[in-house]
Amino acid sequence: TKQNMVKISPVVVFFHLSPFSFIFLQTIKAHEYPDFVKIVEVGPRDGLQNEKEIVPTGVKIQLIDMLSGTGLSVIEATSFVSSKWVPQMSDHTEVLRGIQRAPNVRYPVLTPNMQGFQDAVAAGATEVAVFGSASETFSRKNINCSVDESMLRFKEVITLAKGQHIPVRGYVSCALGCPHEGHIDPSKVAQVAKSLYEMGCYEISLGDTIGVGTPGSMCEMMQTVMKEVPVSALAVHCHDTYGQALPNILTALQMGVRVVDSAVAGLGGCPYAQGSTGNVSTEDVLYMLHGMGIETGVNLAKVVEAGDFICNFLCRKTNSKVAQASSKTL
Ligand SMILES: CC(C)(COP(=O)([O-])OP(=O)([O-])OC[C@H]1O[C@@H](n2cnc3c(N)ncnc32)[C@H](O)[C@@H]1OP(=O)([O-])[O-])[C@@H](O)C(=O)NCCC(=O)NCCSC(=O)C[C@@](C)(O)CC(=O)[O-]
Repeated sequence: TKQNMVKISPVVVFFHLSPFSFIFLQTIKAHEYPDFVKIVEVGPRDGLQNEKEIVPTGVKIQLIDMLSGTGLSVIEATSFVSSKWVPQMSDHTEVLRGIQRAPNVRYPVLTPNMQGFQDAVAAGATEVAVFGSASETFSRKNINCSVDESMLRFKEVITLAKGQHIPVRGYVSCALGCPHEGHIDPSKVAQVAKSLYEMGCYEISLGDTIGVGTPGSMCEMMQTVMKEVPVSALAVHCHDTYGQALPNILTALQMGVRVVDSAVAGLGGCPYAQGSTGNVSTEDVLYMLHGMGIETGVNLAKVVEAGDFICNFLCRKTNSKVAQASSKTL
C-alpha cells in the first residue's frame, strides 16, 4: 500500500544514495503519499529553449496541442524574454496565439520583467511565471541583474498581475547547486522562495537547474525552505544530469510536495547553465507515480506520442527511459 511504501522508501532511498542517510532518517517526517500529484509540463519552454536550431513555430504549436490532449492541466508554453538572449523563444507571441487552448489547461509563460509581462498579456497570456535564483552569479548571467534587483522587477510584475487577476508562479533556480558557485546554502533558497511567496506567487518551483542534487541535499534544502513557505505552495523542478531526478522527486513527495515539473521526452537544459542536461521526463515521472497508485489525470501513452513527435522532428532519441522501453515492448 501507499502507507507501507512511505515506511520503507526512506530507508531504501537514503541508505543507498546519501552519505548523510542516518542524519536525515532521524529528521525526515514522512508524509503519506498523496492520491494526486499535479504535473507542470515545461517541455515546450524549458525543453526547447536550449535547442540550437530554431524549431519552427508550427512544430511548437503542434507539440503544445498534442500535450493539451493528454490530460495535463498546466503546460508552460513559451517565454517573453529577449530574442537576443534566447532566440529560440522569439516567436512567443505567435506560439501563444496559435495554440488551441483546451478548456481545463493553463498555459503559463515566463516573464522576467515589465516588458515581458506587457508583451505576454498583449499576446493573450492568462498566467505568468517570474524566475529568480538562489545564486548571485547565476542571476547575473541568466537575467542580467542581481538577486535583489530581480526581486524589485518581480514585485512590479506581480503587483500589475494581481491588478489584472493574473496568477503568478515563481521559480528559484540553483536550489541544489550552481554552475558557477557550486554549493548553495539552503537558507539562501529559503530566503528567495519566501520573498516570492510573500510578494504573491501562488506556487514556488524549486529548480535543481543543473541536476546535481541527491535525496540528501533535496531533503536538507526542503526542510529549510518549508520553515518559510508552506509545503502546499512548493513544487520541484528537477533536471536529470546525474540521474538523480526521480529519487529527488520521491524525496520531495515524502516531505509533502504535491506539484512536479517535468518535460516531455526529457528535453531541455538552461542556456545559462552549461553542462546541465534535460529536465526529468514527464513519461518517467508518470510511470513512477502511476506505479505507486498516485493519480495525475495524465495519459502516459499520449505523452509518449507527443514525445515521439518532437523527437522525430529533432532527429533525436528520447531521454525518457519509459518511452525507450515502451517503444521496444509495444
Ligand atoms: C531578462 C532580460 C530580458 C534582461 O535583459 P537586459 O539586456 O538586461 O535588459 P535591458 O532592460 O537592459 O534591455 C536591453 C534590451 O532588451 C530588451 N528587453 C528587455 N526585456 C525584454 C523582454 N522581456 N523581452 C524582450 N526584450 C526585452 C530591451 O527592449 C532592450 O532592447 P534594445 O533596446 O537593446 O533593442 C534578459 O537577460 C533575458 O532575456 N534573459 C534570458 C533569460 C532566460 O530566458 N533564461 C532561461 C530561462 S530560466 C531557466 O531556464 C531556469 C528555470 C526557470 O527553468 C528553472 C530551473 O531549471 O532552475
